[in-house]
Amino acid sequence: MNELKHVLKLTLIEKKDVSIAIFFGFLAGIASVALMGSSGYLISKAALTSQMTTLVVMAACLKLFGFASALSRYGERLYSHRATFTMLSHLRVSFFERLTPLAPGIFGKYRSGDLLSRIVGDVESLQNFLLRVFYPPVVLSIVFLSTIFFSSFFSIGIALVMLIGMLLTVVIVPALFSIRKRKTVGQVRAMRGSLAVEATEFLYGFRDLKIHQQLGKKEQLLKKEADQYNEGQRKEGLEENLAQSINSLVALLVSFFVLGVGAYFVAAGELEGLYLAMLVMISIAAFENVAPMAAFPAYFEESRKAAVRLEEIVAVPGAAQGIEKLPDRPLEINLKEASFSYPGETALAVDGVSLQLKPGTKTAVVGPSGSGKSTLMQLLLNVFPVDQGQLSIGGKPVETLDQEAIWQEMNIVLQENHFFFGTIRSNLSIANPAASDEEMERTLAQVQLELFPLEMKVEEKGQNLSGGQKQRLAIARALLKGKSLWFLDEPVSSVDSVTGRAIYEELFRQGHNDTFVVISHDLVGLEKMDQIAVMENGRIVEIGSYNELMKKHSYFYQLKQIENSVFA
Ligand SMILES: Nc1ncnc2c1ncn2[C@@H]1O[C@H](COP(=O)(O)OP(=O)(O)OP(=O)(O)O)[C@@H](O)[C@H]1O
Repeated sequence: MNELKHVLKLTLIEKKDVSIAIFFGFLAGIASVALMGSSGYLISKAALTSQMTTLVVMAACLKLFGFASALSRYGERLYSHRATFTMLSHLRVSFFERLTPLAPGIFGKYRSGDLLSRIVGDVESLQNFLLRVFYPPVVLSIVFLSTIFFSSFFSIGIALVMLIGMLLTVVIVPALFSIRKRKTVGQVRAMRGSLAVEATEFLYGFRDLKIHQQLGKKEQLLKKEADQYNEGQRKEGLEENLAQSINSLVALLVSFFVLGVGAYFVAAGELEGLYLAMLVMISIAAFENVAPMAAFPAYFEESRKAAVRLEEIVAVPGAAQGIEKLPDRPLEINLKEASFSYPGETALAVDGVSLQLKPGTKTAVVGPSGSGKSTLMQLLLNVFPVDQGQLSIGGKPVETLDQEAIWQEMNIVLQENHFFFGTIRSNLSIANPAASDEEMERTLAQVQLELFPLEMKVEEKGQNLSGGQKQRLAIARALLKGKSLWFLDEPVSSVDSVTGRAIYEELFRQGHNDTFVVISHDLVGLEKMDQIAVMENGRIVEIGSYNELMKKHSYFYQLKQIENSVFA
Protein backbone atom coordinates (compact mmCIF):
# COMPACT_ATOMS: atom_id res chain seq x y z
CA MET A 1 0.00 0.00 0.00
CA ASN A 2 3.03 2.25 0.59
CA GLU A 3 3.51 2.55 -3.16
CA LEU A 4 0.06 4.10 -3.50
CA LYS A 5 0.63 6.73 -0.81
CA HIS A 6 1.36 9.47 -3.34
CA VAL A 7 -1.73 8.61 -5.43
CA LEU A 8 -3.85 8.55 -2.27
CA LYS A 9 -2.51 11.97 -1.30
CA LEU A 10 -3.41 13.34 -4.73
CA THR A 11 -6.87 11.72 -4.51
CA LEU A 12 -7.55 13.29 -1.15
CA ILE A 13 -6.79 16.80 -2.43
CA GLU A 14 -10.43 16.72 -3.50
CA LYS A 15 -11.65 15.64 -0.06
CA LYS A 16 -15.07 17.17 -0.58
CA ASP A 17 -15.88 15.22 -3.76
CA VAL A 18 -14.51 11.99 -2.27
CA SER A 19 -16.55 12.43 0.92
CA ILE A 20 -19.75 13.23 -1.01
CA ALA A 21 -19.15 10.19 -3.26
CA ILE A 22 -18.71 7.97 -0.18
CA PHE A 23 -21.84 9.45 1.39
CA PHE A 24 -23.94 8.82 -1.73
CA GLY A 25 -22.37 5.37 -2.16
CA PHE A 26 -23.42 4.54 1.41
CA LEU A 27 -26.94 5.89 0.80
CA ALA A 28 -27.28 3.90 -2.43
CA GLY A 29 -26.03 0.70 -0.75
CA ILE A 30 -28.15 1.05 2.37
CA ALA A 31 -31.22 2.04 0.30
CA SER A 32 -30.95 -1.13 -1.76
CA VAL A 33 -30.57 -3.18 1.44
CA ALA A 34 -33.60 -1.39 2.91
CA LEU A 35 -35.52 -1.98 -0.32
CA MET A 36 -34.93 -5.71 -0.19
CA GLY A 37 -35.43 -5.89 3.59
CA SER A 38 -38.74 -4.09 3.47
CA SER A 39 -39.93 -6.24 0.58
CA GLY A 40 -39.08 -9.35 2.65
CA TYR A 41 -40.93 -7.87 5.59
CA LEU A 42 -43.88 -6.95 3.32
CA ILE A 43 -44.13 -10.51 1.98
CA SER A 44 -44.18 -11.97 5.50
CA LYS A 45 -46.53 -9.34 6.79
CA ALA A 46 -48.92 -9.84 3.84
CA ALA A 47 -48.97 -13.58 4.54
CA LEU A 48 -49.62 -13.14 8.24
CA THR A 49 -51.90 -10.10 8.40
CA SER A 50 -54.70 -8.50 6.46
CA GLN A 51 -54.06 -5.06 7.94
CA MET A 52 -54.16 -2.81 4.86
CA THR A 53 -52.58 0.29 6.43
CA THR A 54 -49.36 -1.55 7.30
CA LEU A 55 -49.19 -3.01 3.80
CA VAL A 56 -49.77 0.38 2.14
CA VAL A 57 -47.10 2.03 4.31
CA MET A 58 -44.66 -0.77 3.48
CA ALA A 59 -45.40 -0.50 -0.26
CA ALA A 60 -44.79 3.28 -0.06
CA CYS A 61 -41.49 2.61 1.75
CA LEU A 62 -40.49 0.23 -1.04
CA LYS A 63 -41.02 2.94 -3.64
CA LEU A 64 -39.15 5.48 -1.55
CA PHE A 65 -36.15 3.18 -1.07
CA GLY A 66 -36.10 2.35 -4.80
CA PHE A 67 -36.16 6.02 -5.69
CA ALA A 68 -33.51 6.90 -3.07
CA SER A 69 -31.27 4.10 -4.25
CA ALA A 70 -31.38 5.23 -7.91
CA LEU A 71 -30.86 8.88 -7.02
CA SER A 72 -27.98 8.17 -4.63
CA ARG A 73 -26.34 5.91 -7.23
CA TYR A 74 -26.43 8.84 -9.66
CA GLY A 75 -24.87 11.19 -7.07
CA GLU A 76 -22.24 8.61 -6.23
CA ARG A 77 -21.24 8.16 -9.88
CA LEU A 78 -21.15 11.91 -10.48
CA TYR A 79 -18.93 12.77 -7.53
CA SER A 80 -16.67 9.72 -7.66
CA HIS A 81 -15.97 10.28 -11.37
CA ARG A 82 -15.39 13.96 -10.83
CA ALA A 83 -12.92 13.20 -8.04
CA THR A 84 -11.21 10.64 -10.30
CA PHE A 85 -10.72 13.08 -13.16
CA THR A 86 -9.41 15.73 -10.79
CA MET A 87 -7.02 13.22 -9.26
CA LEU A 88 -5.81 12.22 -12.75
CA SER A 89 -5.13 15.82 -13.67
CA HIS A 90 -3.21 16.36 -10.38
CA LEU A 91 -1.28 13.16 -11.08
CA ARG A 92 -0.35 14.20 -14.62
CA VAL A 93 0.79 17.64 -13.50
CA SER A 94 2.80 16.37 -10.52
CA PHE A 95 4.40 13.63 -12.65
CA PHE A 96 5.25 16.04 -15.45
CA GLU A 97 6.75 18.55 -13.01
CA ARG A 98 9.05 15.86 -11.62
CA LEU A 99 9.86 14.51 -15.09
CA THR A 100 10.86 17.79 -16.76
CA PRO A 101 14.23 18.28 -15.03
CA LEU A 102 15.14 14.65 -15.79
CA ALA A 103 14.13 14.82 -19.44
CA PRO A 104 17.57 15.13 -21.09
CA GLY A 105 18.89 11.94 -19.49
CA ILE A 106 15.69 9.92 -19.53
CA PHE A 107 16.18 8.34 -22.97
CA GLY A 108 19.48 6.87 -21.81
CA LYS A 109 17.47 4.84 -19.33
CA TYR A 110 14.21 4.05 -21.10
CA ARG A 111 13.35 3.23 -24.67
CA SER A 112 10.79 5.63 -26.05
CA GLY A 113 8.05 2.99 -26.49
CA ASP A 114 8.42 1.85 -22.89
CA LEU A 115 8.42 5.43 -21.65
CA LEU A 116 5.28 6.22 -23.63
CA SER A 117 3.53 3.10 -22.40
CA ARG A 118 4.42 4.01 -18.81
CA ILE A 119 3.44 7.65 -19.03
CA VAL A 120 0.17 7.12 -20.90
CA GLY A 121 -0.83 3.57 -19.86
CA ASP A 122 0.17 3.69 -16.22
CA VAL A 123 -1.35 7.10 -15.57
CA GLU A 124 -4.57 5.85 -17.22
CA SER A 125 -4.48 2.69 -15.07
CA LEU A 126 -4.56 4.84 -11.97
CA GLN A 127 -7.99 6.15 -12.93
CA ASN A 128 -9.27 2.93 -11.33
CA PHE A 129 -7.61 3.69 -8.02
CA LEU A 130 -10.44 5.70 -6.49
CA LEU A 131 -13.34 3.96 -8.23
CA ARG A 132 -12.28 0.38 -7.79
CA VAL A 133 -9.58 0.23 -5.13
CA PHE A 134 -9.99 2.90 -2.48
CA TYR A 135 -13.70 3.51 -2.61
CA PRO A 136 -15.45 0.06 -2.72
CA PRO A 137 -14.01 -1.36 0.52
CA VAL A 138 -14.74 1.87 2.40
CA VAL A 139 -18.37 2.12 1.22
CA LEU A 140 -19.00 -1.60 1.54
CA SER A 141 -17.64 -1.73 5.08
CA ILE A 142 -19.92 1.13 6.17
CA VAL A 143 -22.96 -0.44 4.46
CA PHE A 144 -22.18 -3.86 5.94
CA LEU A 145 -21.53 -2.61 9.44
CA SER A 146 -24.80 -0.65 9.40
CA THR A 147 -26.68 -3.71 8.08
CA ILE A 148 -25.08 -5.95 10.69
CA PHE A 149 -25.88 -3.44 13.41
CA PHE A 150 -29.53 -3.34 12.26
CA SER A 151 -29.75 -7.16 12.05
CA SER A 152 -28.30 -7.55 15.56
CA PHE A 153 -31.54 -6.08 16.96
CA PHE A 154 -33.36 -9.13 15.58
CA SER A 155 -30.76 -11.87 15.92
CA ILE A 156 -27.18 -11.68 17.16
CA GLY A 157 -26.51 -15.07 15.56
CA ILE A 158 -27.52 -13.88 12.08
CA ALA A 159 -25.56 -10.65 12.59
CA LEU A 160 -22.48 -12.75 13.40
CA VAL A 161 -22.94 -14.88 10.27
CA MET A 162 -23.13 -11.68 8.22
CA LEU A 163 -20.03 -10.30 9.92
CA ILE A 164 -18.08 -13.45 9.05
CA GLY A 165 -19.45 -13.28 5.50
CA MET A 166 -18.36 -9.66 5.25
CA LEU A 167 -14.83 -10.48 6.45
CA LEU A 168 -14.64 -13.28 3.90
CA THR A 169 -15.93 -11.36 0.88
CA VAL A 170 -14.57 -7.89 1.61
CA VAL A 171 -11.24 -8.78 3.20
CA ILE A 172 -10.05 -12.39 3.05
CA VAL A 173 -10.95 -13.56 -0.50
CA PRO A 174 -9.82 -10.26 -2.18
CA ALA A 175 -6.58 -10.32 -0.12
CA LEU A 176 -5.83 -13.92 -1.17
CA PHE A 177 -6.42 -13.09 -4.84
CA SER A 178 -4.33 -9.92 -4.50
CA ILE A 179 -1.39 -12.04 -3.38
CA ARG A 180 -1.89 -14.40 -6.36
CA LYS A 181 -2.28 -11.44 -8.69
CA ARG A 182 1.03 -9.90 -7.63
CA LYS A 183 2.90 -12.42 -9.78
CA THR A 184 0.91 -12.03 -13.00
CA VAL A 185 0.22 -8.28 -13.23
CA GLY A 186 3.89 -7.35 -13.36
CA GLN A 187 4.43 -9.76 -16.23
CA VAL A 188 1.54 -8.43 -18.32
CA ARG A 189 2.68 -4.87 -17.72
CA ALA A 190 6.23 -5.74 -18.80
CA MET A 191 4.76 -7.46 -21.88
CA ARG A 192 2.79 -4.34 -22.74
CA GLY A 193 5.94 -2.23 -22.36
CA SER A 194 7.99 -4.52 -24.55
CA LEU A 195 5.23 -4.61 -27.21
CA ALA A 196 5.18 -0.78 -27.21
CA VAL A 197 8.98 -0.75 -27.58
CA GLU A 198 8.89 -3.10 -30.58
CA ALA A 199 5.99 -1.22 -32.19
CA THR A 200 7.78 2.14 -31.83
CA GLU A 201 11.02 0.73 -33.26
CA PHE A 202 9.07 -0.80 -36.12
CA LEU A 203 7.41 2.51 -36.98
CA TYR A 204 10.54 4.66 -36.56
CA GLY A 205 12.75 2.24 -38.44
CA PHE A 206 10.27 1.22 -41.14
CA ARG A 207 12.26 2.70 -44.04
CA ASP A 208 15.60 1.26 -42.94
CA LEU A 209 14.06 -2.15 -42.23
CA LYS A 210 12.58 -2.14 -45.72
CA ILE A 211 15.87 -1.12 -47.34
CA HIS A 212 17.73 -3.86 -45.49
CA GLN A 213 14.96 -6.44 -46.15
CA GLN A 214 14.43 -6.96 -42.42
CA LEU A 215 10.78 -5.99 -42.38
CA GLY A 216 9.49 -9.59 -42.23
CA LYS A 217 11.82 -10.49 -39.37
CA LYS A 218 10.80 -7.46 -37.33
CA GLU A 219 7.14 -8.14 -38.11
CA GLN A 220 7.50 -11.64 -36.71
CA LEU A 221 9.10 -10.28 -33.56
CA LEU A 222 6.30 -7.78 -33.20
CA LYS A 223 3.72 -10.52 -33.69
CA LYS A 224 5.44 -12.68 -31.07
CA GLU A 225 5.35 -9.82 -28.57
CA ALA A 226 1.66 -9.18 -29.43
CA ASP A 227 0.81 -12.89 -28.98
CA GLN A 228 2.57 -12.99 -25.62
CA TYR A 229 0.71 -9.90 -24.50
CA ASN A 230 -2.63 -11.35 -25.67
CA GLU A 231 -1.92 -14.60 -23.84
CA GLY A 232 -0.96 -12.65 -20.72
CA GLN A 233 -4.19 -10.71 -20.92
CA ARG A 234 -6.21 -13.90 -21.46
CA LYS A 235 -4.71 -15.46 -18.33
CA GLU A 236 -5.35 -12.26 -16.44
CA GLY A 237 -9.02 -12.38 -17.57
CA LEU A 238 -9.35 -15.98 -16.40
CA GLU A 239 -7.88 -15.06 -13.05
CA GLU A 240 -10.34 -12.20 -12.69
CA ASN A 241 -13.28 -14.46 -13.54
CA LEU A 242 -12.11 -16.97 -10.97
CA ALA A 243 -11.90 -14.26 -8.32
CA GLN A 244 -15.36 -13.05 -9.25
CA SER A 245 -16.88 -16.55 -9.19
CA ILE A 246 -15.38 -17.45 -5.84
CA ASN A 247 -16.47 -14.20 -4.24
CA SER A 248 -20.02 -14.58 -5.60
CA LEU A 249 -20.10 -18.20 -4.40
CA VAL A 250 -19.03 -17.20 -0.88
CA ALA A 251 -21.64 -14.39 -0.88
CA LEU A 252 -24.37 -16.82 -1.95
CA LEU A 253 -23.33 -19.41 0.63
CA VAL A 254 -23.47 -16.79 3.37
CA SER A 255 -27.06 -15.90 2.35
CA PHE A 256 -27.99 -19.61 2.45
CA PHE A 257 -26.34 -19.85 5.81
CA VAL A 258 -28.36 -16.89 7.06
CA LEU A 259 -31.52 -18.69 5.87
CA GLY A 260 -30.48 -21.93 7.57
CA VAL A 261 -29.42 -20.30 10.84
CA GLY A 262 -32.52 -18.06 10.74
CA ALA A 263 -34.82 -21.04 10.21
CA TYR A 264 -33.15 -22.80 13.13
CA PHE A 265 -33.61 -19.76 15.39
CA VAL A 266 -37.28 -19.49 14.35
CA ALA A 267 -37.78 -23.19 15.13
CA ALA A 268 -35.99 -22.74 18.45
CA GLY A 269 -38.21 -19.74 19.19
CA GLU A 270 -35.30 -17.33 19.31
CA LEU A 271 -36.42 -15.33 16.29
CA GLU A 272 -39.87 -14.18 15.30
CA GLY A 273 -40.83 -15.83 11.95
CA LEU A 274 -42.05 -12.49 10.62
CA TYR A 275 -38.45 -11.24 10.36
CA LEU A 276 -36.85 -14.25 8.73
CA ALA A 277 -37.63 -13.28 5.13
CA MET A 278 -36.51 -9.71 5.86
CA LEU A 279 -33.15 -10.81 7.28
CA VAL A 280 -32.52 -13.19 4.39
CA MET A 281 -33.38 -10.49 1.86
CA ILE A 282 -31.14 -7.99 3.69
CA SER A 283 -28.29 -10.45 3.53
CA ILE A 284 -28.84 -11.09 -0.21
CA ALA A 285 -28.91 -7.33 -0.92
CA ALA A 286 -25.84 -6.59 1.20
CA PHE A 287 -23.84 -9.36 -0.45
CA GLU A 288 -24.99 -8.26 -3.90
CA ASN A 289 -23.16 -5.02 -3.22
CA VAL A 290 -20.02 -7.01 -2.74
CA ALA A 291 -19.59 -7.66 -6.49
CA PRO A 292 -17.03 -4.84 -7.01
CA MET A 293 -14.76 -6.46 -4.44
CA ALA A 294 -14.22 -9.38 -6.85
CA ALA A 295 -12.44 -7.00 -9.19
CA PHE A 296 -10.53 -5.40 -6.31
CA PRO A 297 -7.40 -7.63 -6.49
CA ALA A 298 -6.90 -6.94 -10.20
CA TYR A 299 -7.37 -3.20 -9.87
CA PHE A 300 -5.38 -2.98 -6.65
CA GLU A 301 -2.40 -4.75 -8.19
CA GLU A 302 -2.71 -2.80 -11.43
CA SER A 303 -2.77 0.50 -9.56
CA ARG A 304 0.10 -0.53 -7.30
CA LYS A 305 2.29 -1.61 -10.21
CA ALA A 306 1.41 1.50 -12.21
CA ALA A 307 2.36 3.71 -9.26
CA VAL A 308 5.65 1.80 -8.81
CA ARG A 309 6.52 2.06 -12.51
CA LEU A 310 5.77 5.78 -12.61
CA GLU A 311 7.77 6.40 -9.45
CA GLU A 312 10.71 4.46 -10.92
CA ILE A 313 10.98 7.03 -13.71
CA VAL A 314 11.00 10.11 -11.55
CA ALA A 315 12.62 8.84 -8.36
CA VAL A 316 16.15 9.64 -9.50
CA PRO A 317 18.05 12.70 -8.45
CA GLY A 318 17.95 15.28 -11.26
CA ALA A 319 19.91 18.45 -11.76
CA ALA A 320 19.65 20.78 -8.80
CA GLN A 321 17.05 23.42 -9.50
CA GLY A 322 18.06 26.92 -8.48
CA ILE A 323 15.87 29.99 -8.50
CA GLU A 324 18.32 32.84 -9.00
CA LYS A 325 18.04 34.93 -12.14
CA LEU A 326 21.11 35.63 -14.26
CA PRO A 327 22.98 38.89 -13.58
CA ASP A 328 22.08 41.65 -16.03
CA ARG A 329 25.51 42.06 -17.68
CA PRO A 330 27.61 40.25 -20.31
CA LEU A 331 28.06 36.75 -18.98
CA GLU A 332 31.25 34.81 -18.57
CA ILE A 333 30.90 31.04 -18.61
CA ASN A 334 33.44 28.98 -16.73
CA LEU A 335 33.75 25.22 -16.76
CA LYS A 336 36.30 23.85 -14.30
CA GLU A 337 37.72 20.33 -14.24
CA ALA A 338 34.45 18.92 -15.53
CA SER A 339 33.94 15.19 -15.95
CA PHE A 340 30.85 13.41 -17.13
CA SER A 341 29.76 9.93 -18.14
CA TYR A 342 26.36 9.02 -19.56
CA PRO A 343 23.99 7.12 -17.26
CA GLY A 344 24.88 3.45 -17.25
CA GLU A 345 28.24 4.05 -18.99
CA THR A 346 31.56 3.65 -17.26
CA ALA A 347 33.69 5.52 -19.80
CA LEU A 348 34.00 9.27 -19.34
CA ALA A 349 32.55 11.18 -22.32
CA VAL A 350 34.14 14.36 -20.95
CA ASP A 351 37.21 13.96 -18.79
CA GLY A 352 38.57 16.80 -16.62
CA VAL A 353 37.79 19.62 -19.07
CA SER A 354 38.24 23.30 -18.19
CA LEU A 355 37.03 26.00 -20.55
CA GLN A 356 36.57 29.72 -20.10
CA LEU A 357 34.19 31.63 -22.36
CA LYS A 358 34.73 35.36 -21.91
CA PRO A 359 31.89 37.69 -22.97
CA GLY A 360 32.14 38.63 -26.63
CA THR A 361 34.64 35.90 -27.57
CA LYS A 362 34.32 33.22 -30.22
CA THR A 363 35.34 29.67 -29.38
CA ALA A 364 35.50 26.75 -31.77
CA VAL A 365 35.52 23.16 -30.51
CA VAL A 366 37.05 20.72 -32.97
CA GLY A 367 38.20 17.12 -32.87
CA PRO A 368 37.48 13.69 -34.26
CA SER A 369 34.03 12.16 -34.19
CA GLY A 370 33.17 10.79 -30.73
CA SER A 371 35.79 12.91 -28.98
CA GLY A 372 33.16 14.51 -26.71
CA LYS A 373 32.41 17.85 -28.42
CA SER A 374 28.61 17.60 -28.29
CA THR A 375 28.72 16.27 -24.74
CA LEU A 376 30.89 19.23 -23.74
CA MET A 377 28.31 21.57 -25.25
CA GLN A 378 25.49 19.83 -23.35
CA LEU A 379 27.48 20.38 -20.15
CA LEU A 380 27.97 24.07 -20.97
CA LEU A 381 24.21 24.31 -21.53
CA ASN A 382 23.61 22.42 -18.27
CA VAL A 383 21.43 19.95 -20.14
CA PHE A 384 23.41 17.36 -18.23
CA PRO A 385 24.85 18.36 -14.85
CA VAL A 386 28.58 17.64 -14.50
CA ASP A 387 29.47 14.57 -12.44
CA GLN A 388 32.59 16.28 -11.18
CA GLY A 389 33.86 19.83 -11.48
CA GLN A 390 31.93 23.05 -11.62
CA LEU A 391 30.06 25.16 -14.14
CA SER A 392 29.46 28.80 -13.38
CA ILE A 393 27.59 31.38 -15.43
CA GLY A 394 28.05 35.08 -14.72
CA GLY A 395 30.14 34.13 -11.68
CA LYS A 396 27.35 32.06 -10.10
CA PRO A 397 27.36 28.27 -9.71
CA VAL A 398 24.87 26.89 -12.20
CA GLU A 399 23.01 24.93 -9.48
CA THR A 400 21.88 28.19 -7.92
CA LEU A 401 20.46 29.54 -11.17
CA ASP A 402 17.01 29.09 -12.64
CA GLN A 403 17.52 26.72 -15.59
CA GLU A 404 14.78 28.34 -17.66
CA ALA A 405 16.43 31.74 -17.17
CA ILE A 406 19.75 30.34 -18.45
CA TRP A 407 18.21 28.93 -21.63
CA GLN A 408 16.28 32.14 -22.15
CA GLU A 409 19.59 33.94 -22.69
CA MET A 410 20.94 31.46 -25.25
CA ASN A 411 20.56 30.97 -28.98
CA ILE A 412 20.99 27.24 -29.40
CA VAL A 413 21.31 25.19 -32.58
CA LEU A 414 22.03 21.53 -31.96
CA GLN A 415 22.87 18.74 -34.39
CA GLU A 416 19.25 17.57 -34.37
CA ASN A 417 16.54 20.21 -34.10
CA HIS A 418 12.87 19.51 -33.78
CA PHE A 419 10.26 20.96 -36.11
CA PHE A 420 6.60 20.84 -35.28
CA PHE A 421 3.71 20.14 -37.58
CA GLY A 422 2.48 23.56 -38.68
CA THR A 423 3.90 26.37 -40.78
CA ILE A 424 7.25 28.10 -41.13
CA ARG A 425 5.71 30.95 -39.13
CA SER A 426 4.61 28.74 -36.22
CA ASN A 427 8.00 27.03 -36.16
CA LEU A 428 9.83 30.35 -36.07
CA SER A 429 7.55 31.92 -33.51
CA ILE A 430 8.51 29.41 -30.81
CA ALA A 431 11.83 31.29 -30.61
CA ASN A 432 10.20 34.70 -30.40
CA PRO A 433 6.41 34.79 -30.19
CA ALA A 434 6.44 38.60 -30.55
CA ALA A 435 8.36 38.60 -33.85
CA SER A 436 6.54 40.29 -36.72
CA ASP A 437 6.19 38.80 -40.22
CA GLU A 438 8.75 41.32 -41.52
CA GLU A 439 11.29 40.24 -38.89
CA MET A 440 10.69 36.59 -39.73
CA GLU A 441 11.09 37.21 -43.45
CA ARG A 442 14.29 39.20 -42.85
CA THR A 443 15.68 36.35 -40.76
CA LEU A 444 14.78 33.78 -43.40
CA ALA A 445 16.72 35.90 -45.93
CA GLN A 446 19.75 35.91 -43.58
CA VAL A 447 19.88 32.10 -43.82
CA GLN A 448 19.09 32.17 -47.55
CA LEU A 449 15.59 30.76 -47.17
CA GLU A 450 13.91 33.88 -48.55
CA LEU A 451 11.90 31.72 -50.94
CA PHE A 452 10.04 30.06 -48.07
CA PRO A 453 6.67 31.75 -47.51
CA LEU A 454 5.80 32.07 -43.82
CA GLU A 455 2.57 30.13 -44.30
CA MET A 456 4.38 27.21 -45.97
CA LYS A 457 3.34 23.91 -44.40
CA VAL A 458 5.88 22.08 -42.22
CA GLU A 459 5.17 18.40 -41.78
CA GLU A 460 5.78 16.41 -38.63
CA LYS A 461 9.49 16.53 -37.67
CA GLY A 462 10.04 18.76 -40.73
CA GLN A 463 9.85 15.75 -43.05
CA ASN A 464 9.17 17.93 -46.10
CA LEU A 465 12.41 19.89 -45.58
CA SER A 466 15.91 18.87 -46.63
CA GLY A 467 18.62 18.40 -44.01
CA GLY A 468 20.25 21.70 -44.94
CA GLN A 469 16.94 23.55 -44.97
CA LYS A 470 16.16 22.25 -41.50
CA GLN A 471 19.53 23.45 -40.25
CA ARG A 472 18.99 26.87 -41.77
CA LEU A 473 15.52 27.10 -40.28
CA ALA A 474 17.01 26.22 -36.87
CA ILE A 475 19.59 29.00 -37.32
CA ALA A 476 16.79 31.38 -38.31
CA ARG A 477 15.06 30.51 -35.04
CA ALA A 478 18.24 31.30 -33.13
CA LEU A 479 18.71 34.60 -35.00
CA LEU A 480 15.14 35.55 -34.25
CA LYS A 481 15.65 34.91 -30.54
CA GLY A 482 18.43 37.49 -30.67
CA LYS A 483 20.26 36.72 -27.43
CA SER A 484 23.97 37.23 -26.91
CA LEU A 485 25.13 33.68 -26.08
CA TRP A 486 25.41 31.38 -29.08
CA PHE A 487 25.81 27.62 -28.90
CA LEU A 488 26.07 26.02 -32.30
CA ASP A 489 26.74 22.30 -32.76
CA GLU A 490 27.71 21.74 -36.39
CA PRO A 491 24.94 24.10 -37.48
CA VAL A 492 25.70 23.96 -41.21
CA SER A 493 27.03 20.43 -41.60
CA SER A 494 24.33 19.59 -44.20
CA VAL A 495 24.56 22.91 -46.02
CA ASP A 496 26.84 23.40 -49.06
CA SER A 497 30.13 25.06 -48.11
CA VAL A 498 29.47 28.36 -49.92
CA THR A 499 26.07 28.87 -48.28
CA GLY A 500 27.46 27.61 -44.97
CA ARG A 501 30.26 30.16 -45.01
CA ALA A 502 27.83 32.95 -45.93
CA ILE A 503 25.61 31.99 -43.00
CA TYR A 504 28.55 32.06 -40.58
CA GLU A 505 29.48 35.53 -41.93
CA GLU A 506 25.92 36.65 -41.28
CA LEU A 507 25.88 35.18 -37.77
CA PHE A 508 29.17 36.81 -36.81
CA ARG A 509 28.03 40.10 -38.37
CA GLN A 510 24.76 40.14 -36.40
CA GLY A 511 26.45 38.93 -33.22
CA HIS A 512 29.77 40.75 -33.48
CA ASN A 513 29.70 41.56 -29.74
CA ASP A 514 28.22 38.22 -28.71
CA THR A 515 29.77 35.09 -27.21
CA PHE A 516 29.94 32.13 -29.60
CA VAL A 517 30.72 28.47 -29.05
CA VAL A 518 30.79 26.58 -32.33
CA ILE A 519 31.41 22.88 -32.82
CA SER A 520 32.73 22.20 -36.27
CA HIS A 521 34.27 19.40 -38.26
CA ASP A 522 35.26 21.90 -40.89
CA LEU A 523 38.64 23.44 -40.04
CA VAL A 524 38.32 26.19 -42.65
CA GLY A 525 37.64 29.75 -41.49
CA LEU A 526 38.77 29.18 -37.90
CA GLU A 527 41.20 32.11 -38.15
CA LYS A 528 38.34 34.36 -36.99
CA MET A 529 37.91 32.50 -33.71
CA ASP A 530 39.46 33.83 -30.49
CA GLN A 531 40.19 30.35 -29.25
CA ILE A 532 40.08 26.85 -30.67
CA ALA A 533 39.69 23.90 -28.30
CA VAL A 534 40.84 20.61 -29.79
CA MET A 535 39.26 17.55 -28.20
CA GLU A 536 40.31 13.94 -28.17
CA ASN A 537 38.94 11.10 -26.02
CA GLY A 538 36.88 13.46 -23.90
CA ARG A 539 39.79 15.80 -23.11
CA ILE A 540 40.85 19.17 -24.44
CA VAL A 541 44.30 18.32 -25.79
CA GLU A 542 45.09 21.76 -27.19
CA ILE A 543 43.64 25.22 -26.82
CA GLY A 544 44.68 28.57 -28.30
CA SER A 545 44.12 30.95 -31.19
CA TYR A 546 44.48 29.74 -34.76
CA ASN A 547 47.95 31.21 -35.10
CA GLU A 548 49.11 29.84 -31.74
CA LEU A 549 47.98 26.35 -32.63
CA MET A 550 49.46 26.45 -36.11
CA LYS A 551 52.78 27.63 -34.71
CA LYS A 552 52.85 24.73 -32.26
CA HIS A 553 52.94 22.23 -35.13
CA SER A 554 51.04 19.91 -32.90
CA TYR A 555 47.63 18.17 -33.05
CA PHE A 556 45.58 20.93 -34.69
CA TYR A 557 48.37 21.59 -37.18
CA GLN A 558 48.38 17.92 -38.15
CA LEU A 559 44.60 17.86 -38.55
CA LYS A 560 44.90 20.90 -40.77
CA GLN A 561 47.61 19.22 -42.85
CA ILE A 562 45.45 16.12 -43.29
CA GLU A 563 42.46 18.24 -44.31
CA ASN A 564 44.58 20.18 -46.81
CA SER A 565 46.02 17.00 -48.33
CA VAL A 566 42.60 15.31 -48.61
CA PHE A 567 40.99 18.29 -50.28
CA ALA A 568 44.03 19.41 -52.29
N1 LIG B 1 23.31 9.44 -25.10
C1 LIG B 1 24.47 8.82 -24.98
N2 LIG B 1 24.57 7.75 -24.17
C2 LIG B 1 25.73 7.12 -24.00
N3 LIG B 1 26.88 7.47 -24.59
C3 LIG B 1 26.86 8.53 -25.41
C4 LIG B 1 25.65 9.26 -25.65
N4 LIG B 1 25.92 10.27 -26.51
C5 LIG B 1 27.24 10.18 -26.79
N5 LIG B 1 27.80 9.14 -26.13
C6 LIG B 1 29.20 8.75 -26.15
O1 LIG B 1 29.96 9.84 -25.65
C7 LIG B 1 31.14 9.99 -26.40
C8 LIG B 1 31.24 11.43 -26.94
O2 LIG B 1 30.16 11.64 -27.83
P1 LIG B 1 29.86 13.06 -28.46
O3 LIG B 1 28.57 12.97 -29.16
O4 LIG B 1 30.03 14.08 -27.42
O5 LIG B 1 31.05 13.17 -29.51
P2 LIG B 1 31.28 14.24 -30.66
O6 LIG B 1 32.70 14.62 -30.57
O7 LIG B 1 30.28 15.33 -30.57
O8 LIG B 1 31.01 13.35 -31.93
P3 LIG B 1 30.50 13.79 -33.39
O9 LIG B 1 31.53 14.71 -33.95
O10 LIG B 1 30.43 12.51 -34.13
O11 LIG B 1 29.18 14.46 -33.22
C9 LIG B 1 31.09 8.96 -27.52
O12 LIG B 1 31.95 7.90 -27.16
C10 LIG B 1 29.67 8.50 -27.56
O13 LIG B 1 29.60 7.14 -27.86
